[in-house]
Amino acid sequence: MAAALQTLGGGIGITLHWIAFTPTIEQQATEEQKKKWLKLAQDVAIVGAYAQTEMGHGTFVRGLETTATYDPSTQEFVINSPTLTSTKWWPGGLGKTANHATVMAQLYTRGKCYGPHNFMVQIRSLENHQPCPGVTLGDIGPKMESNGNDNGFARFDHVRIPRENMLMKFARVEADGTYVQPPSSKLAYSNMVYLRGTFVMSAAQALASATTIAVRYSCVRRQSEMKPGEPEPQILEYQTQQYKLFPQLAAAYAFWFASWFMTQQHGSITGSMEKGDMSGLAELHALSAGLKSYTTAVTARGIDVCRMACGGHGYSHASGLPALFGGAAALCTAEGENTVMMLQTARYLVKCFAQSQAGKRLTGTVAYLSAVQPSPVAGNRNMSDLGTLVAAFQHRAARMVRHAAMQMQGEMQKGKAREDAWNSCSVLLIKAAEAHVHSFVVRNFAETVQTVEVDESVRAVLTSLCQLYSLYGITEHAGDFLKDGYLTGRDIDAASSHLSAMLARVRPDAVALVDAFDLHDKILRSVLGRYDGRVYEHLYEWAKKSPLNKSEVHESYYKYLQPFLKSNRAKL
Ligand SMILES: CC/C=C\C/C=C\C/C=C\C/C=C\C/C=C\CCCC(=O)SCCNC(=O)CCNC(=O)[C@H](O)C(C)(C)COP(=O)(O)OP(=O)(O)OC[C@H]1O[C@@H](n2cnc3c(N)ncnc32)[C@H](O)[C@@H]1OP(=O)(O)O
Ligand SMILES: Cc1cc2nc3c(=O)[nH]c(=O)nc-3n(C[C@H](O)[C@H](O)[C@H](O)COP(=O)(O)OP(=O)(O)OC[C@H]3O[C@@H](n4cnc5c(N)ncnc54)[C@H](O)[C@@H]3O)c2cc1C
Repeated sequence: MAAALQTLGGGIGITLHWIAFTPTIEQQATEEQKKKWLKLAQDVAIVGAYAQTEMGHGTFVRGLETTATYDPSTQEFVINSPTLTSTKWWPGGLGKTANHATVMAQLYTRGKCYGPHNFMVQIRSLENHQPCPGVTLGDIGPKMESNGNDNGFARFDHVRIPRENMLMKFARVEADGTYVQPPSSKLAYSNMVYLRGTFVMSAAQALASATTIAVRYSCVRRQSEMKPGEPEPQILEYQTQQYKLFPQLAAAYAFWFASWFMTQQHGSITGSMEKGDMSGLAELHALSAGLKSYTTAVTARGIDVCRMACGGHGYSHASGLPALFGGAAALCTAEGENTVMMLQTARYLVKCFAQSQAGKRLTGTVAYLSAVQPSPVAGNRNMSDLGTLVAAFQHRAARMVRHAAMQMQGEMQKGKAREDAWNSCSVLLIKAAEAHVHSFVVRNFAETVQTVEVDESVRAVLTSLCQLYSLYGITEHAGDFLKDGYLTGRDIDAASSHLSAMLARVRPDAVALVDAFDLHDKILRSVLGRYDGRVYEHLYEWAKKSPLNKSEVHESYYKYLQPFLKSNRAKL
């Protein structure tokens, strides 16, 4: 993944060729079509973009305006951008790098629209890289981060492509224009489900990078006096520094393990789908959407916590943290904006809750929804026991899902249309879905540390990290657990004091835990996070290389400052 994110140099980028364009061929092309394009893509004999989002639509795929109209007389599709807002906008590599694109367009045949489908379109000449006839291309301009990637725009003026360029593994258009339905209209979205799943690992890697930088730097940096007259301590000795960094470190491990589960689930469910069993698709979509939304949001916030924990040097690009934050922030929007994705998970949860109310036994990641007792059983719980912590998170999620679903039912009983009831409960629904994903991450973390094949001393450290992650979640969301009395104030106090103990417990292993991510300096690209800890010498060397230091007196002095100073002095 890191290699794929490596751009080929400023101004061009083939990240999306690897993580979106090529997988779309793998997942949506027929065997015949794979023979034609897959090896070319894998050997980078062609470079592709995944062109779905438009200037006017990103989230609402069914609202995309680009059209692909079938012409049976020539057996071609005519790709067209009918409006300004239909201009493809954002796809990575589309501006200057790619010579092909999978274009998501509304399919029209025999005068009827069949919704969004993927089409292979050559956009630049393989001879001179000029745009193909009818294709207008360009870069969308500077962004918050990742300016090495040429996120671009594309317009199509009645560009003709052969019928065979429609990716036809699922849906098909016959030579005479007959449309053949796919097993599910959502299979055209399969690449998005796959990519969302990979974002969980991207988030884990990003948070692992940020915590590696911040923990290592917090062992190098000495500041202030903990006791008068004593030497300045490592800033990692301050409990507040541990409280900032260790929950992020624990989250990095939690998300890393969650991405293992996501990858395994994606493989097994898509394997079943290859055999025609679509039953797992809804769960896969809900899990990938929720995990993508949750892990990328926590990661972006967590990276900024790490940046702030490194003081002024954290704000310098020398730390690598601003770039990491910018990249992680992109993950919150790309591949399905986080709010919309979490609402997709909420939609699945409401559906499952209704099924459970109707007596159906739930399975998979929602099984707990039917198993959790509504009546709280207050009492002195053992807040250091992982089983107790997992049960608390599942009770919280089940209660919040039930509450949101019942609120919605209540709104509809008052006469509101389902869609209006949904919208007026959508904040509750989002919080319930977040609680659901949080409970999954905790359960998966606990199950992984209890079963992963490691030395018992390592298991002990991972168990402490899992307790720390869970206790941090309970104390940060205490109200959710107290609301129905499932946890008492005494339980929350116990959780807080146990969390403090876990901070101290993890401290001796903190550097080993970040070293275990095995992120090379070349990947970290951070002076603060250097493996050898030689921060200050390299910070000075880094600064000296700043372009502003090429001359002792910068040309701006002669152009602006000197005349300005002169005129001010003349007035004295
Ligand atoms: C180490 C790394 C560190 C930092 C990062 C470093 C660098 C990174 C920097 C820059 C790079 C950043 C990003 C680059 C990487 C990737 C680029 C991203 C590429 C893209 O963004 S591609 C475009 C992505 N676009 C989207 O995701 C669009 C989102 N919208 C949708 O998916 C859909 O419109 C929708 C799901 C929101 C709604 O679809 P719909 O309207 O058709 O469906 P409904 O809501 O009406 O639901 C109906 C029904 O269908 C079910 N459903 C919906 N979707 C799916 C699906 N995909 N699979 C299965 N089922 C689906 C839904 O559940 C409903 O079912 P029900 O039974 O009726 O309830
Ligand atoms: C770095 C980067 C790389 C990208 N790469 C690609 C790429 O390679 N290919 C590609 O096709 N696209 C790409 N995109 C585009 C990306 O997929 C879209 O930006 C994303 O899908 C969001 O759509 P949008 O930008 O239109 O925002 P909108 O959908 O307009 O959302 C704007 C706001 O409206 C809210 N909103 C929208 N719908 C709802 C709803 N139903 N309920 C509640 N709130 C809602 C959202 O929560 C959001 O806050 C990239 C984007 C970025 C930032």
